[in-house]
Amino acid sequence: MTSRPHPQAGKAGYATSSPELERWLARHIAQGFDADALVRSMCQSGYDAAFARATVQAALAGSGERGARPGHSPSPGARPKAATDLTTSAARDGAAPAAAAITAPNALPAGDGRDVPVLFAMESPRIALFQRLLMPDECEALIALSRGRLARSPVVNPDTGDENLIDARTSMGAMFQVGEHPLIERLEARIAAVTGVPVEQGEGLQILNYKPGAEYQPHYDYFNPQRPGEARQLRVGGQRMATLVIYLNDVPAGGATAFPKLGLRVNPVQGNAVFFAYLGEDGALDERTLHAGLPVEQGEKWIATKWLREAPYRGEG
Ligand SMILES: O=C(O)CCC(=O)C(=O)O
Ligand SMILES: [Fe+2]
Repeated sequence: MTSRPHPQAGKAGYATSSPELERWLARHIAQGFDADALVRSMCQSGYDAAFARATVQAALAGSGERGARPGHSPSPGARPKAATDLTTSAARDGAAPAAAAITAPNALPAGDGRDVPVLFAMESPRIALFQRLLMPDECEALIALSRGRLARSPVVNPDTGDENLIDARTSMGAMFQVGEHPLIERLEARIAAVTGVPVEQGEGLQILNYKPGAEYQPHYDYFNPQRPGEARQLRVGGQRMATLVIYLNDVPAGGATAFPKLGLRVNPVQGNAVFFAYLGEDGALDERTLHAGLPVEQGEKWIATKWLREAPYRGEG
């Protein structure tokens, strides 16, 4: 289902080493990543599986000879790969160097024969806008699925970890389990294809509905490990690494997703989706991804939000 090679990388599987790949391997071996995680990440970046295994083995053997391998066990946070193919390799610190010369592509394969145009891509923080990730009928179907389930959207209380209703978030929402419905399953596969983040690292899709005046005031999507309530979230799939907000309808006025620290506003246009990543390879969280759902001025706004974790997500239980 999920650990398919990243579609960006080409079908044949790349099988040539490069100084960039060698540096990447040396750094990640030194950090304690195990062979499986390294091979997986290389495959997801488009390398041929047999080549990846052989190269990783050789690099591990080489590092052993030099005594460079630390004694500790592999980092549980071994991040498979951020959705980094949207940007140039310079910004792709956490991922295996891409096989192909990757620049911001004009379009990404959606995995279903369709290409999704990339309207803009920013390197740091990584932000990209996808055009028509969802077709209008899919947007309508998602809205219809959610109507019966809407309830006031809570936020996680940073101190207790409980979900509370607060004035800063006045949308209505509905949550769906991963793969809960065939349409959702299809959409999740598409999200994995364009972001490069495996389906199992996604939280359940959240549908939000904002009426006129409703908003989501500036916030971060990642969890603050210093706050006990949020630390609880980290135990069920690790930190969030990125967010995808999909617009399910056109909003006549207001309702943009705003990034106040970047001076960026993304207007809600049906089917489009904005992706932003905030977790660095070293675990650093990018505060520039502060963002808000601006008040809806006219009409209403429907979005689907997908939060992506650094590790497989199993929900709280
Ligand atoms: O409403 C928006 O545009 C942003 C939504 C959002 O930030 C979220 O769901 O985390
Ligand atoms: Fe958010």
